[in-house]
Amino acid sequence: MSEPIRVVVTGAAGQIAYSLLYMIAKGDVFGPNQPLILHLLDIPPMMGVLEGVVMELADCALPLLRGVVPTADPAEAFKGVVAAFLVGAMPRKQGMERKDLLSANVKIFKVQGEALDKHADKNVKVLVVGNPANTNALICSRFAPSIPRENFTAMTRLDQNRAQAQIAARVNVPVANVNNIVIWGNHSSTQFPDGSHGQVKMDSGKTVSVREAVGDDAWLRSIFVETVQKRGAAVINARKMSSAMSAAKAAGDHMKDWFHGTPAGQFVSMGVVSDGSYGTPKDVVFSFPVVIKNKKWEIVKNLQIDDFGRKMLDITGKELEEERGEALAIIGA
Ligand SMILES: NC(=O)C1=CN([C@@H]2O[C@H](COP(=O)(O)OP(=O)(O)OC[C@H]3O[C@@H](n4cnc5c(N)ncnc54)[C@H](O)[C@@H]3O)[C@@H](O)[C@H]2O)C=CC1
Ligand SMILES: O=C([O-])CC(=O)C(=O)O
Repeated sequence: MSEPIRVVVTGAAGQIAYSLLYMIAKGDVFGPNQPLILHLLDIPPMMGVLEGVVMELADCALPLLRGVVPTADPAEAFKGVVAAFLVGAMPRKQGMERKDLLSANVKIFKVQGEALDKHADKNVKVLVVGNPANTNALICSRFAPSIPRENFTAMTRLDQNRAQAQIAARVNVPVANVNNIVIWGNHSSTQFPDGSHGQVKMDSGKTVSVREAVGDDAWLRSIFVETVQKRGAAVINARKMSSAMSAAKAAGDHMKDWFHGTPAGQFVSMGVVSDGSYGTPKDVVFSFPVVIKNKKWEIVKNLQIDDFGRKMLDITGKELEEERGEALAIIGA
């Protein structure tokens, strides 16, 4: 067994963390042979609740969990961590867009970028979940100049998982039979869930394109896209609270693939600092299809983008540029 690694989860007393901590601590993310020490950051008024979470983690009697550090101090929370799940932020309520959270949340990511810069391992892999995730990740990276920009990512894996589930239900196959669905752009209602590069393994054992399996391009461009774009809002309308179990699962999937790599021939979607690929704006955190090897992601190149796709990529890219401007104004940068 290897030495324990240090992993931080922020917003550790909140609802996503309540599912995520168990997944991480039982080995679902870093593997069954990787012991870990969990650093749990929340704000001072939540320390009582966090104490309860710490008690429950102990009561789970998880063999891989070698220590827990509950704290309200970012310096202590980020000390020596090799993986950071930045979940702690205000969630939206019914009727809000995620970008309405910018003014409440973006300052958190400035402070945490600074703390990561000073205290984290220089190879730390950062996943921003707190909304608006893409722009928060961009701001976080800007305030952590000693950590490579490619180490800052935003979560669009929940959108990818939702998209796979919609297609699997439509074609009537298990969800694991659907691959290579792309989420382009922002984790917002302008995102472009794109089935046109995907594959489905049919019950016959034959693998066909998503377009062939679905057999209805109009559905793929309308109902499918809108369902995924608005799924977060649909969950809030039903639960009166935002997605938590599925968000935790997606965060685990994202980090697991980052640490262990993507299977041959498959790609996943991650928000990463754009290099302008596919004619997208540079220097925004844009979700692209990526392949991962040796803990390094690379944008999948040369996928065909048709006129419909071009329009969708431009809309979501423009929104990210606007959010960047707003965020920089809020933090006075
Ligand atoms: N990217 C994605 O796909 C998704 C993102 N989200 C976002 O994740 C965030 C968290 O959601 P929930 O866990 O449901 O919210 P929650 O309100 O249950 O928990 C958030 C926790 O963060 C803590 N917190 C606030 N400021 C903090 C700070 N400066 N440092 C550390 N902790 C801090 C709060 O005290 C609270 O315990 C929200 O912004 C939500 O919109 C939610 C679902 C999916
Ligand atoms: O919709 C929200 O506000 C929470 C979230 O990001 C999601 O469920 O995708």
